[in-house]
Amino acid sequence: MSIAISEIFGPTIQGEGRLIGMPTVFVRTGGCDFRCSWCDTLYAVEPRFKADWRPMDAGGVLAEVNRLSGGEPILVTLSGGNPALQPLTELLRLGHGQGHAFAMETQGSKAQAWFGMLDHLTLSPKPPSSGMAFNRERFEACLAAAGADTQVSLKLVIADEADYRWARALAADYPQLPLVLQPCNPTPATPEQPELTTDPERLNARLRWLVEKVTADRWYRARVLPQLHVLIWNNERGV
Ligand SMILES: C[S@@+](CC[C@H](N)C(=O)[O-])C[C@H]1O[C@@H](n2cnc3c(N)ncnc32)[C@H](O)[C@@H]1O
Ligand SMILES: Nc1nc2[nH]cc(C(=O)O)c2c(=O)[nH]1
Ligand code: SF4
Ligand SMILES: [Mg+2]
Repeated sequence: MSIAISEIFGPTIQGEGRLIGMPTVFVRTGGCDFRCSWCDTLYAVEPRFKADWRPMDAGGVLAEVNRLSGGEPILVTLSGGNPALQPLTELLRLGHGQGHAFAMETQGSKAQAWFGMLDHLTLSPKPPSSGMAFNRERFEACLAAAGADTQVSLKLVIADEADYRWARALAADYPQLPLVLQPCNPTPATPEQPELTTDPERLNARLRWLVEKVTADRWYRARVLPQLHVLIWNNERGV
């Protein structure tokens, strides 16, 4: 069973969410069941880039992870596209055998039995500004598939007031999940304009706005975090 791979890169740091700052190698799969309006990785989403995605088996992916990590065990972060669309059981089994840990980023639209083999699962359901709909049944199937042995966290991207209200309501339904709020990058690079950068002042203003909302509302459970890799490298790819 082959895995559609868009890119494998690192080591870098996890720039987002509960594991922010952790050294990691990224394995980015190709193909997604969503098409978010502000997606920062459309080259791993849109079917027109299919020819750029390589079919690899688990052994081939791990050979590249090990080359990049210098042969040391490392945190491997699976992202995409939607990595939940891929057959990853063998990668997780073999990789764990080699001492690696595995985290995954997914929007919560498709559950797989192998979620229970992950060390960490970041669920990032999409707010109204994305143009995508939230499906509660599918999201809860992902939680159930992760089970008790996988650490699950919630990472919600916030672009505007409507997203913020949506996030408050959604998070209240899942009080057990660690919660990260991430401001939306309003001008991510696109396949047409890969060199597009975001004004750091603008990113900072979005972050400040979100911090002020959370503190004004005494929403003390929420952790507000920037995309650290965007602060460091702006919209560069492969970092
Ligand atoms: C590119 S997605 C890939 C994994 C999966 N499809 C998902 O959405 O969780 C990884 C993370 O980047 C976030 N993201 C994508 N575009 C963004 C943007 N313009 N600003 C902030 N976060 C963004 C997504 O919400 C998700 O949490
Ligand atoms: N450094 C870094 N951290 C990230 N966290 C989530 C990413 C993603 O694109 O899924 C990402 C990424 O592309 N780079
Ligand atoms: S679900 Fe993730 S990868 Fe897919 S379009 Fe949305 S942000 Fe991009
Ligand atoms: Mg990214």
